[in-house]
Amino acid sequence: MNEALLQIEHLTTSFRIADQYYAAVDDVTLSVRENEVLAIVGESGSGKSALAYSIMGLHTRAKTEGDIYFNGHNIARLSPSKLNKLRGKDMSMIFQDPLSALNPLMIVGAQIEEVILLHQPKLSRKDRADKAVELLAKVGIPRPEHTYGRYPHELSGGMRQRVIIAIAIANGPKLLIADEPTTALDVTIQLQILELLRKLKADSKAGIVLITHDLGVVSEMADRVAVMYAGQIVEIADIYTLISKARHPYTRSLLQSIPTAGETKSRLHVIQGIVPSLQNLPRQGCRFRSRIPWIDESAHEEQPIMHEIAPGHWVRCSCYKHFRFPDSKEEELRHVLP
Ligand SMILES: Nc1ncnc2c1ncn2[C@@H]1O[C@H](COP(=O)(O)OP(=O)(O)OP(=O)(O)O)[C@@H](O)[C@H]1O
Repeated sequence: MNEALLQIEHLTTSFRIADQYYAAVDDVTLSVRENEVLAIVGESGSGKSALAYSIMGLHTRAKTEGDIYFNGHNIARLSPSKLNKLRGKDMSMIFQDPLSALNPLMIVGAQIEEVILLHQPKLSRKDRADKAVELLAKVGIPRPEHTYGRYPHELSGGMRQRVIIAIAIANGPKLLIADEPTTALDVTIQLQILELLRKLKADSKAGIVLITHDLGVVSEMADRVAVMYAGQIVEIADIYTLISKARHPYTRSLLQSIPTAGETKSRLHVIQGIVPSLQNLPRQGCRFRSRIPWIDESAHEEQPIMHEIAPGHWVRCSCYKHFRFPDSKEEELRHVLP
């Protein structure tokens, strides 16, 4: 097993709301190795993007605590200028919405060149342009010389996302953070983009943090999965274990909520309620307990910790030992409805 490329230790990111700080990422510890895709999965509001932005040091107003070791160096303590040297070179990010991540007033070739110039200032103008075209070809854009001179609005969503990926890989990063890279795209294009990411990983051996709410994407792409709920990691395992032997009630509920072709689930499970807002998040006890009210309160730990139940398979709170799906819709709703 190779050493971690990225090691996050006790990372907490808090936002200020009405004079108080609330943690959106709460004591997260994770690692990513080179040539590995770590998927971070969870519902909207669970803190995935806040975590991604913290790794990249992109929060401007949040309070961030904890350590982020990248290639052995603690980048959580780097000055903004040193962090800038790293971003776009050794680590880069692919954003969810390609249209807002691109400058509408610049041709895409110039946008790729901009990031090359920033980190490889010695390249000649011609070499930079050649490299931009080469990158467009590498991300699967047909007629790259032609696309070089196009504005973002002249390209389809899928092509724009390829341009974003070309920008992200322009300086050969060791770590890529992809925040919902396919959410804004239609299904066939999604698959093409995932295939591209897979190919890029195989070529470069980069580590990838893939943020998604889509378990289908996870099963296509991930080597390991961290499941996030209400700011905390609640389960981590390799992809095979997570899909076949998930234990945390939240992970099991997520898996039970997706229809699978060729498999009859006795009943699809709808997770009642939503992730609580930051101010309303219970900070004591198991954060998922209010969404599985048919499970006895005594099943939860007072201060849930992560348990390693098999090598590399971690689960938060001992409630997993007592979890079952409700026997009937009536039982579920009896507890949920007032
Ligand atoms: N700048 C901010 N100020 C205050 N609260 C914020 C800020 N950014 C995010 N939050 C809150 O932090 C929590 C986590 O949000 P985050 O966007 O990280 O979730 P997410 O899992 O990425 O969701 P999505 O998939 O919808 O992007 C949410 O409750 C959100 O409202």
